[in-house]
Amino acid sequence: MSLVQEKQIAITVVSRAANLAQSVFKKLVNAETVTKKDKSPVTVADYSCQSLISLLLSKAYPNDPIVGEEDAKDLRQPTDESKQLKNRVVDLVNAELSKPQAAGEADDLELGVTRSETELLDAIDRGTFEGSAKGRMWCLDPIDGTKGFLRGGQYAVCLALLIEGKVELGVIACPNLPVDPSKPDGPRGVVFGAIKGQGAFQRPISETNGPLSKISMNSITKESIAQASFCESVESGHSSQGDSANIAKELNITKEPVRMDSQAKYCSISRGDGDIYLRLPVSASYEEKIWDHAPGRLLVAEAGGKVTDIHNKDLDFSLGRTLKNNKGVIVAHESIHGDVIKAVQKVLNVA
Ligand SMILES: Nc1ncnc2c1ncn2[C@@H]1O[C@H](COP(=O)(O)OS(=O)(=O)O)[C@@H](OP(=O)(O)O)[C@H]1O
Ligand SMILES: [Mg+2]
Repeated sequence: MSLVQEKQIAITVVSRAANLAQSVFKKLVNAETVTKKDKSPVTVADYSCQSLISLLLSKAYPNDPIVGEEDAKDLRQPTDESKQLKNRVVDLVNAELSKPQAAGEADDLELGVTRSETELLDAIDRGTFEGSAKGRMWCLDPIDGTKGFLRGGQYAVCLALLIEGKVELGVIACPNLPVDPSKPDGPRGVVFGAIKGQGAFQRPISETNGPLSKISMNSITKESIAQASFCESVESGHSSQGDSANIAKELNITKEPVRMDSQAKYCSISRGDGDIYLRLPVSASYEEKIWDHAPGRLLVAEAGGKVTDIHNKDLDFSLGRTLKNNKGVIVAHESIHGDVIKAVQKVLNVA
C-alpha cells in the first residue's frame, strides 16, 4: 500500500474519532457539572477513540503494533463503575462504527458493522506495544490535551506511522480549531496531515470529500524575529512559562504567548498562526511521550520548520514509549531555529 493510501486511511480514522469525541463532549460535558475532580467525560472519550482507531486500523494492518496512550485494565475491573464506563464506551464506539462509509472516506475499514465488547477491549489493549526501532508501528494519542477537552478548548486526536523509528506519516484532528484562523468565531474542526517529503496539508474535518490544502509556516528571518509570536502549554506544570518569557525577552519578542493545549500547537504554527513553540522542562525526571510529538514533529518539518530538544538534538522516536534521550521541545522555522536555540540555551544555562 502506498503512503498516499495510508494517509487517506489515517485521515478517515482520525476524523471519525474526532467526531466521536465531539459527541462525547456534547453529551457529557456540562460546564456546571464538570469540576477538576470529574474527569469521566474525557476518560470515556479517550478509551472510545483508542478503541475505534485501533479497530479501524486492524483490517488494513492486522500485524502492525500500536503504541497508544491507553490500556483497558481499568475497564476490565469487575466494579460497577468500570462496567458503567465500559458500557458507555461500547455504545459510543458501535454508534460510530455503524455509520456507513461517506464519500471520500477510505476503503478497507469495515464501516457499517458493530463489534463485541471483547473485540473493543482487545482493540484498546493493542495499544500497549513498547515501541521499537525496527519495522512499522503506529503511535496514537486518542485525546491529546485532556484538560483542553474538559475546558471546551483545544484538544487533538493524533496518529502517526513510524517505520524503522522514523515518522513517515502524521495526522492530527483538532475539533475546536477554527478552519480559518482569521475568523476565530467561524466554523471549527480541522484535520492536518503530512507525509515525509511530500508536504503538509489541512482540510475541514466535516468535508470528507473535500480537497486538502497545502500549508506552510510563516517565512521569518533573523531580522524579523522580534515580530514572531510563540505558543506554549496552558499548564505551567507541562512547560516552564517563566523560562519562555525570558527567552522571548532575549529574542526581543514582545507579543504575549498564545497558550493552548495539545498538539494543536504544532498545527497552528504549521499553518502560520504562530511562529515558535517552546516546551521547556519543568521537572528533570519527566520523559516526553512519543504520542505527544510524533505527528506534530513531521507536520512542522513538512511545513518548513525544525523540531529539536533544548540541546538541539533531533527527537528520537526509536527508544520505546518515551523520548528518553531528549529534554524539552523547541520548534521554529528552519531559518530562525538556530537563534531560538541560542536564546533557549542561554536562559536555561545548558549547551
Ligand atoms: N510534567 C509534564 N511535563 C510535560 N508534559 C507533560 C507532563 N505531564 C503530562 N504531560 C503531557 O502533556 C500532554 C499535554 O500537553 P499540552 O502541551 O497539551 O499541555 S497542556 O494541556 O497545555 O497543559 C499530556 O497529554 P494528554 O494526557 O494526552 O493530555 C501529557 O502526556
Ligand atoms: Mg497527550
